[in-house]
Amino acid sequence: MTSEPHLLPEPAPADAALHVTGLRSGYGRGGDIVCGIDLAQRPESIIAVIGPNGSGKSTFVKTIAGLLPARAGRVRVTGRDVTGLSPANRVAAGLAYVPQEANVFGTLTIRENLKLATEFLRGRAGVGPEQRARVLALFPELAARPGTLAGNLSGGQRQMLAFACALLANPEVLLLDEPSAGLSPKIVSETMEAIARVRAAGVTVLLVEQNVSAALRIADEVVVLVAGALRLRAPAGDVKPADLAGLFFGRAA
Ligand SMILES: Nc1ncnc2c1ncn2[C@@H]1O[C@H](COP(=O)(O)OP(=O)(O)OP(=O)(O)O)[C@@H](O)[C@H]1O
Repeated sequence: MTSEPHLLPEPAPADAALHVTGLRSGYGRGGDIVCGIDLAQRPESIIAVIGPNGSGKSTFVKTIAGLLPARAGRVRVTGRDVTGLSPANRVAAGLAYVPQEANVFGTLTIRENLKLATEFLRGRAGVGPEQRARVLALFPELAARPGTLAGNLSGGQRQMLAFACALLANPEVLLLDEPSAGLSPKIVSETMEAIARVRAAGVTVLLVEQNVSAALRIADEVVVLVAGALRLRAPAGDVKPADLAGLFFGRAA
């Protein structure tokens, strides 16, 4: 990262696809893991959320997705406050989430996984055969073998299927939690290319990644999360992985 990263202006709240304000969350009676995060994301961009192990990246996206209640703060999607909604209703409001693990059903085929993903989408506009065709056009490998069991797919193909299932909801915002985890370098590249195609199709992507280099290749902006707080927001082109260690481990940016 340059010493003085050129900061992009944040989108005005009314223009943000995803707008998080004062977000706090944690587990049970424990202290806050997410410690008051503000983030406004412009539409059709990729923001990579990076940071050291245990800094709260997964907890942050789980809270946005509604899997963990917010202790304070608000989450808005294209201007609509979704903070009080269940995870399923957030999907209907345009917010889709792909967890790090167990994100497809291994004993079902590609076709069955895609069908199941649409079962709970009644009420969401733009969901149907046209959206299914648009999504499969993004992932030709899946379209070519609908009868294959998801459990027989490679790790990268399984991630593509998980993305496809989430995209069937025609989301405005897609939350991805470490899609590169456990994948070989070649497959990581293919997975990142797929995420870039998703952005090109008009979707806003919040990408949690441990693989900083891979995330930087496709992200528009990067935010660094340390101990539950955002420590830096910068254009991806201004951030060099080698310079992040100091920030990750406590030195001021
Ligand atoms: N279900 C849970 N119950 C209690 N504490 C949890 C739970 N999940 C995570 N934590 C704790 O919350 C903190 C943040 O974890 P989180 O998984 O959000 O971090 P992370 O930045 O995504 O880490 P990593 O990069 O290793 O995936 C850690 O101290 C972790 O032990």
